[in-house]
Amino acid sequence: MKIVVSVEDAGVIDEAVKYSPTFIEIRLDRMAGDLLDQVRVIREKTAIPLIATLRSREEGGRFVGNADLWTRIIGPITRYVDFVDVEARYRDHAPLIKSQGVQILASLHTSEMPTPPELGKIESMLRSYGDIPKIVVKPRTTDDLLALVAFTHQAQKPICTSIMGAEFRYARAILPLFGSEFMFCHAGTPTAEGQYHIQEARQIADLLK
Ligand SMILES: O=C1C[C@@](O)(C(=O)O)C[C@@H](O)[C@@H]1O
Repeated sequence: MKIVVSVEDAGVIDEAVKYSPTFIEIRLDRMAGDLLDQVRVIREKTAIPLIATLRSREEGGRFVGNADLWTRIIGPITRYVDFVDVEARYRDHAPLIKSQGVQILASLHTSEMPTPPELGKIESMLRSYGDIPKIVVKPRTTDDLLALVAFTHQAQKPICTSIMGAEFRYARAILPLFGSEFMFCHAGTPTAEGQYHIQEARQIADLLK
């Protein structure tokens, strides 16, 4: 099980790396000050692969600029990271990011629960510009969750699926067992409702090996 620890503060890196995350996601939209400098500090602290995420407000984050501002912020950061999370609204900038040797985590976050055919269309759209599609949805019933697990199991790999909200937070540990590439967690401050702390995530991953 690949663990992604999502951080908004370079100060938690030393604690986070104790639990051997596979990736560290830097949530640029939840940080203040000189973003490039903070990414550089994190890069100097660890060799663990980094994901840069500048999450739009429309998809649950705090970034409110347009695509041009998004790419002006992300551009200088690509040299320090291994992946960039690119929402469909920013997809036009994906080729330039890839040309800089960075992989694309093509993401979509919705507070709805798409049907299986809709999930397939979303997956195809994300794969059209990204290396790994990431689909985050909000199941409302156990049947919704079972449909997401089945979709994940049957989908082309790699793929990342996850859920929003606390009601089905246990799905964060289950979806990777059926093929989801990552389990997102936090290192003290959740960047999304329902995340487990990385210490818990490591325990879960080790117990479910
Ligand atoms: O897309 C995701 C998943 C996530 O929203 C979660 O639910 O853990 C956390 C985000 O930081 C990350 O970019």
